[in-house]
Amino acid sequence: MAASSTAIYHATATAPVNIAVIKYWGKASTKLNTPTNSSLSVTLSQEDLRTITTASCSPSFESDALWLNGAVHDVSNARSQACFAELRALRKAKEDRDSSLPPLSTYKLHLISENNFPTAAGLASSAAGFAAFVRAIADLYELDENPTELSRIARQGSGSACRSLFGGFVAWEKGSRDDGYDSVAVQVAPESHWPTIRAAILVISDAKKGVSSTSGMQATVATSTLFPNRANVVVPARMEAMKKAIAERDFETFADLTMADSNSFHAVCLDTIPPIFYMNDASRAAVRVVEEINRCAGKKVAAYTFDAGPNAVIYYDESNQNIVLGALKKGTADVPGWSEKHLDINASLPDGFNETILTALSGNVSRVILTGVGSGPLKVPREQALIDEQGNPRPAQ
Ligand SMILES: Nc1ncnc2c1ncn2[C@@H]1O[C@H](COP(=O)(O)OP(=O)(O)OP(=O)(O)O)[C@@H](O)[C@H]1O
Ligand SMILES: C[C@@](O)(CCOP(=O)(O)OP(=O)(O)O)CC(=O)O
Repeated sequence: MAASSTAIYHATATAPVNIAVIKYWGKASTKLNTPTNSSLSVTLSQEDLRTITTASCSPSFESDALWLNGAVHDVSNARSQACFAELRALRKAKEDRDSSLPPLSTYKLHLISENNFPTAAGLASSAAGFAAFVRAIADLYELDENPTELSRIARQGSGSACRSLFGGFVAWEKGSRDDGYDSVAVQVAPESHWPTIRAAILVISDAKKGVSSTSGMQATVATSTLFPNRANVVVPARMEAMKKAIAERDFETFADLTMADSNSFHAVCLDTIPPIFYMNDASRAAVRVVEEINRCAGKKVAAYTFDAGPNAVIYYDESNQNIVLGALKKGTADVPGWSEKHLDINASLPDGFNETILTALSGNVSRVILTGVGSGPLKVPREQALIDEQGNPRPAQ
């Protein structure tokens, strides 16, 4: 049956942010967007950070288009085009197998997307963004591919996006095939395996960063003499050790590896010519605060990690919430993010804490986001779609 020329098909999905504890930094192939090393991340709860995307298609749409946070966003770039092409090919194969299906693969796509956090501020917006992009179109097309198969597509949008197709603890295995086919994400453990992992994000700057991840990592691969050792020796060993720490819910080892890998990543950035600085004085103050919390606790109860920007992500286990959040609240009590949920956290420093360390942090944090490990992408009911009956964007409810 021919579809009416005004028929609008749509599906809506949300996708989470992930923050790596073993970092992806370096491309083996810029064309395929495959990495020089495997990486591993924690998926964060969508109650606090998420992208929501409605994918729609219709015979009446004239071109592919994306509205991001209410503004038209370019989709002519190779990354978005690669995702569109691969998803359409899968839908086309499905239509070829079943001629009763409407020919959605021939229609233009309209995507409407909203991030509930700053875009391009080192808060992994491209990860949640491309994961939601792929998941929503896969749902619209009723594709049967599993999240690992979809991660191969999301990877081409943005490398870290492949890990946002799953909840919990997720590895992106770099793969060995020349065509990138085995460079995909796999779940190392679901969120239910270690649900007490929490993350405190200190937003130090929500400005767009100076050097994009894409160009920064290419400069590192091209010029850093430290980099080959990181990619070929250090990270492969850390990947194994990190998987074991997660399997055993061994927070101290998880923390040691997380902090060491963040420092190694920022070290190769500094070793890049010209050097790339993502961390700033306030980031370094956050490192010192975490080190001081751990010293006072007599063990590793908190772990910092920094992506391609100054914001600190501090992982901790809920069992140590009072000592970790007590110190962080003492340093940032006046900033947004501490809600009624955290009234029971007493803003206090552990015994022996060197209070002068907090002064460099206070005043430099604009917002605190308190979250934890969470689920992978979720389907959103049709009535909450970000389009109206005519296919025009409308704000999230
Ligand atoms: N909801 C979305 N849908 C589609 N694309 C998105 C979405 N959100 C972000 N993006 C894409 O990701 C880009 C931002 O990615 P970029 O890598 O610069 O920053 P980031 O992801 O916040 O930081 P990083 O990945 O280094 O942690 C945006 O300009 C846009 O092209
Ligand atoms: C520092 C990182 O956050 C780098 C993320 O890089 P992107 O995934 O944004 O890079 P592209 O593949 O070029 O889009 C580390 C990580 O998430 O593993």
